[in-house]
Amino acid sequence: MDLNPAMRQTLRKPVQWVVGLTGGIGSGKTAVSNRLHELGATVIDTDEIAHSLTQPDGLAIPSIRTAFGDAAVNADGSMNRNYMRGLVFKNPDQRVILEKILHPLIRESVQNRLDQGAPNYFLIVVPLLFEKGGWNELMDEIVVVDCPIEQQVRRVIQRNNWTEEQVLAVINNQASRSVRIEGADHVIENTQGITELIEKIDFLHRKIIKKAQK
Ligand SMILES: CC(C)(COP(=O)(O)OP(=O)(O)OC[C@H]1O[C@@H](n2cnc3c(N)ncnc32)[C@H](O)[C@@H]1O)[C@@H](O)C(=O)NCCC(=O)NCCS
Ligand SMILES: Nc1ncnc2c1ncn2[C@@H]1O[C@H](COP(=O)(O)OP(=O)(O)OP(=O)(O)O)[C@@H](O)[C@H]1O
Repeated sequence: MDLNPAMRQTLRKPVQWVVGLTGGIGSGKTAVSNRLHELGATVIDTDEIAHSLTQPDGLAIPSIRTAFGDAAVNADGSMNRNYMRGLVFKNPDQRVILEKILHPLIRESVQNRLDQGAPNYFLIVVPLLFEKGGWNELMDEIVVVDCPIEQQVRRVIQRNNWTEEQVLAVINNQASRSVRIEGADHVIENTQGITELIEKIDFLHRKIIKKAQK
């Protein structure tokens, strides 16, 4: 599924411990990364970077306009996310074009942040860790947050007010749960409430810290 050779540009591994966090849409990546941030992880979130690259006058906007036309850019100069979502999750060819614009810029930003160092360990949130090449090599360990597809769908409908069809369109463009679980060093099952999730994350953090301090 590695369709973007630019993603294979090598990222320089820092001296600090690096944890990769991935999971399908709505699985709970942000919930996990927010808690690990509170506990002291230095979080680099590739979704957040992608958002900042597509804000008004974001670095990616000129290329997005050239590739997808004026309809892809709002009047304020930000990417039109509704338009692009409708386009790319129905048309893998278009998704690849958008990824070819954004992914090299995302990697450059990740490298800049890695170069700034971290007091404890890095947590890099990469939704497409198993779909795209070049991330595995950077990670000392990989954490997958997982729940059944029905739960992903319910959570995203509630959070984003999307239809079931919209959520499934994204899921169909992502790796399967089994592919992610096979590649994981730790799986956080996020099937219960937030309290249970926090307990699991706190336990995981203590394990990570022990390895990061060796
Ligand atoms: C398609 C876009 C415009 C939709 O925007 P929207 O605001 O609806 O979603 P948002 O950016 O918040 O992403 C939400 C989730 O969608 C999934 N997702 C995003 N991009 C992709 C993709 N290229 N392939 C599969 N799933 C994706 C991820 O689970 C992500 O966490 C946007 O996701 C985008 O610009 N995607 C390309 C950048 C990318 O690949 N990001 C992932 C970082 S590795
Ligand atoms: N254990 C849980 N109990 C209740 N709600 C949860 C739980 N875990 C996550 N949620 C909620 O589900 C939604 C999806 O979680 P979150 O945003 O963390 O997922 P994500 O993997 O980051 O999603 P995306 O791929 O879209 O960025 C959020 O509204 C979050 O508050």
